[in-house]
Amino acid sequence: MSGSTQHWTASRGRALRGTIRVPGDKSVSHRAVMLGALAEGTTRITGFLEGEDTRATARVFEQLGVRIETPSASERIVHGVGLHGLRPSASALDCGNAGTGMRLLAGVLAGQRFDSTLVGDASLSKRPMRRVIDPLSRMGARIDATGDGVPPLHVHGGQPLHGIEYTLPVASAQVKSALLLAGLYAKGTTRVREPHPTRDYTERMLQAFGWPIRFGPGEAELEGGHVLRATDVAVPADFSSAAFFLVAASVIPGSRLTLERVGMNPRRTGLLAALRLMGADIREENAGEQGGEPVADLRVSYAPLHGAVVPESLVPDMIDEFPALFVAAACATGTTTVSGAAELRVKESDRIATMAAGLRSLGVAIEETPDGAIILGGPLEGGRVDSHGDHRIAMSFAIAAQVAQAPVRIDDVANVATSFPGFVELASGVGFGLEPG
Ligand SMILES: O=C(O)C1=C[C@@H](OP(=O)(O)O)[C@@H](O)[C@H](O)C1
Ligand SMILES: C=C(OP(=O)(O)O)C(=O)O
Repeated sequence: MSGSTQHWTASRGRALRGTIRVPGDKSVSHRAVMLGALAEGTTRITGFLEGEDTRATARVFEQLGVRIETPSASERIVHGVGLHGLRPSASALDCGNAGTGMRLLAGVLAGQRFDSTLVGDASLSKRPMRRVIDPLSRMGARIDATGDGVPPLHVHGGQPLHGIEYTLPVASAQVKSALLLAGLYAKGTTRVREPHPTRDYTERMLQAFGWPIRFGPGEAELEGGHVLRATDVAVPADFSSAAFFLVAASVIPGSRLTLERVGMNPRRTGLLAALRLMGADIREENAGEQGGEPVADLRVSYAPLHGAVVPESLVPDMIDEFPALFVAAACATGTTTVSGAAELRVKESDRIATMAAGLRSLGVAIEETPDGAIILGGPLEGGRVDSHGDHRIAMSFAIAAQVAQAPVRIDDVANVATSFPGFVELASGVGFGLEPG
């Protein structure tokens, strides 16, 4: 799916205006399919993200014997098979580009009676898996990876699991979730602690599916041996997709944009706090709830930004938003400092290096550090940047191009479909200058 041949030409458009709804939340969509598949009964998912990542997860469960219907776009009916009803797949399970898919599946598959092999695309095949293999092994799982601890993963079935107490060395909702999902199959209590609280969708959704679980910021614990009961899931709009428009409207003079019904889980909205520190004008309206998650309409208006020191405490709450934040920093007056974000180096690309290279080629002064960057805002030139197949990098440079002095060619953009299908159309519709090819 990594289409190095695909590129965009992005250039100054007009002030962004309008009201839009971005696609469904990726984290919630992955988990809704997983828990729906393992539940007793039928789960209806609405607002499902029609992205390559989440479709890959649905396909994997179909390979494992789960019937999933698509009555309409963004809707899925998952016919749950119960905790012990999955069937072995003769072929490898392809998670595509999705770290979330693979790491959470490792937890689910560790509890099965049969063996499975998890594979991914070129980018996923470079991402670290020891972070799930090590703690799952302590629970009794047997998982083989390549020598470097990267995919493919061979997950051995028939291994009795037992609960453990585990403190994560890095803040990762994926690792936490893998352990909790394995914990469904484990004897005794699985208790996970985090160095900084991360998104708690797995915990919230397990509770919604009727599994007894105790959790609070930075900790979660559950016992094996219960039952998941199907429940409908209404997926809110993805804050991480909304983020591109929050930054774009903040930096393009004259913009005024409303993003409807955006998921506002506090473990996701760190970018709001960071942008406000930089002087952004973003208002929350019509606060409500959807599928057990807080949602709000976000009204963002252009405002001149100034540099800031991004507090390290915000990092886990905006982990996927740094590429967009780097663009905001490049458009701001003065210096922005990011630290405590070494995890960015093991995402779909090394996001610190990829953003630094791209911004430099647009004339921005940026200094990389091991765990962040120091970015000096200033005028952006046109040029050519390489996304390295990373969806969030591609979309971030589409924003940068809106304020650049000449067009920007953005290479290797096909993976935008992993998290944000329809981005080009939606962005062009509100004023972006953005064209495929
Ligand atoms: O649990 C999840 O759904 C996710 C957790 C984060 O990854 P880490 O757990 O590696 O920080 C995030 O980057 C990813 O996009 C989605
Ligand atoms: C890091 C991301 O996703 P994943 O880890 O699921 O590939 C992301 O979407 O930015």
